[in-house]
Order: sequence, then C-alpha cells, then structure tokens
Amino acid sequence: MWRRVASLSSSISSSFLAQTASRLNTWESLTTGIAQQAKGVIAPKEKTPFITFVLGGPGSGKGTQCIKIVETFGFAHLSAGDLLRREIASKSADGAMILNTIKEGKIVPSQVTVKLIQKEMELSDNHKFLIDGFPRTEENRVSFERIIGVEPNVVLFFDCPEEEMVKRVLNRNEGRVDDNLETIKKRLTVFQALSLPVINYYSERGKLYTIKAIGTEDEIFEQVRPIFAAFETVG
Ligand SMILES: Nc1ncnc2c1ncn2[C@@H]1O[C@H](COP(=O)(O)OP(=O)(O)OP(=O)(O)O)[C@@H](O)[C@H]1O
Ligand SMILES: Nc1ccn([C@@H]2O[C@H](COP(=O)(O)O)[C@@H](O)[C@H]2O)c(=O)n1
Ligand SMILES: [Mg+2]
Repeated sequence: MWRRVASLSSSISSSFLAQTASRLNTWESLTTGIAQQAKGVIAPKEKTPFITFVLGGPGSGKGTQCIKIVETFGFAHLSAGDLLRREIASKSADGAMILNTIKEGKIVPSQVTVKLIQKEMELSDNHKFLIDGFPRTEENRVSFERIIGVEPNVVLFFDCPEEEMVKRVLNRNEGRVDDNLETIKKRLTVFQALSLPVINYYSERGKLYTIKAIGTEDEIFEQVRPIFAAFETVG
C-alpha cells in the first residue's frame, strides 16, 4: 500500500521526494521485513506514509481535533496516551509501570511507546497517520526516528493558555487517573520542560503549524482544515 509515492503537495521539492523515497526503503526494512512478507504475515506497504504529529499541553484539545481530522481527511488516529491506557487495561507486563508513570504525570520510556505505535502502524490499512500526544520528549522523537525510520510531514501544535487547559481537564469526566489538579500541575511542568523543546525543534525545521486552541471546537477546526486541504488538493 505504501510503495507508490503519493504526490501530496506540489511544493514538495525533488530533494524532499528523494529523501522520502530513501526513507521508504528504511521504513519497509524496519517495519515489515523480508522474512515476514515472504511468510505473508504483513502485506507490503505501497504508499509512502504521511505522518502528522499532534502536540499540545494536557487538555489543549488534541484528541477532540483529531476526531474531526479523521472524519474530514480520513487519517488513522493513533493516540499515544490511549495506546498506553490500553496496555494498562490489558494487564500486560508493562501495565503497572505505565499506570504509575501516568499517575505521576511523567513520561513512559520511549521504547515502550514507540513499539505500541509501530504495531498500530503496521496493522493499519491506512497510510495517513495522526500520532496524537507524541513525541512528548526529545527521547521520544529520536526513538521514533531510530525505530520507525521516518520523520513527520506535518507537526500540529495546539497552543492553549494553561488556565483553559486546567479547566478543560478538570471538566473532562472520563475517569482518567491523571485528571486531577495534582497530576495536571505535574503534566504542565513536564510539558514546559520536555515537550516545548520538541515543538521548537520542528518549528526550526519549518514543519510546525501552530493553532490558537481557544474558541469553539468548530472555530479551532477552521484553522486546522486548510493545512490538510492544501496537501489534499495537490497531485
Ligand atoms: N475548544 C474547546 N472548548 C471547550 N472544551 C473543549 C474544546 N476542545 C476540547 N474540549 C474539551 O476539553 C477536554 C480536553 O480535550 P481533549 O481530550 O481533546 O484534550 P487533549 O489535548 O487530548 O488532552 P490530553 O493531552 O489530556 O489527552 C475534553 O473534555 C473536550 O471535550
Ligand atoms: N508520548 C507519550 C504520551 C503519553 N504518555 C503518558 O500518558 C499520559 C496521558 O497522555 P495523553 O496524551 O492521553 O494526555 C501522559 O501524561 C504520560 O504520562 C507518555 O508517557 N508518552
Ligand atoms: Mg488526548
């Protein structure tokens, strides 16, 4: 599915395409493997993956906007937090460690999170991925590049005032173990110290799209829509 190089943007330069093609080889060798393909375990991927990282503080509205992006643009939504919560629920070997880390508002070791993302990507029929809440740290970012072998095409940053994020999280009412004032304060500190440098990294590389994440959900989506529409209309 991912072998055909999709022309998603007319502004993609030839050097970008060359880079993408070479990453595709890395992608295939790392994520599928000739042996697995020969056994028919995993179908060969024919399209280049189109990867969007979705970043922002706790309660900034990442998950809410991802639902709209999926509905409108047909991406597969992989929420790192949801994948980790699923591990806890499945009582896997890492479950207890993940639960404690989430309760503390800290970051789970990158290898654990990247492996979960990798598994979902391999299982998906889609080639367009919204990776929500990842990378949260430089370690996350480097680990993804090392294990998956690709870089994001787009990085969204939902920029929301802290006061608004706290209000939203405390009103969320989904029974999350980290939706309490004590953990939110820790998550905000982690966001400032560890996640903002990642956001700055992508800003310096011209991949960052900053969304002012205040207003209604629909108003915010009107800032998001043109970003993906621009990639859709070309080619
Ligand atoms: N524009 C908005 N105005 C008011 N409330 C909103 C808005 N967008 C989302 N919310 C609500 O705020 C809460 C947090 O939103 P959401 O879960 O999408 O945030 P998130 O960035 O994914 O947070 P986390 O990082 O904690 O998973 C939810 O209850 C959601 O319904
Ligand atoms: N890359 C990540 C993403 C999340 N976590 C942990 O999960 C918590 C909840 O994440 P949400 O995206 O659903 O808010 C988060 O506070 C971290 O504890 C992580 O470790 N690494
Ligand atoms: Mg979320």
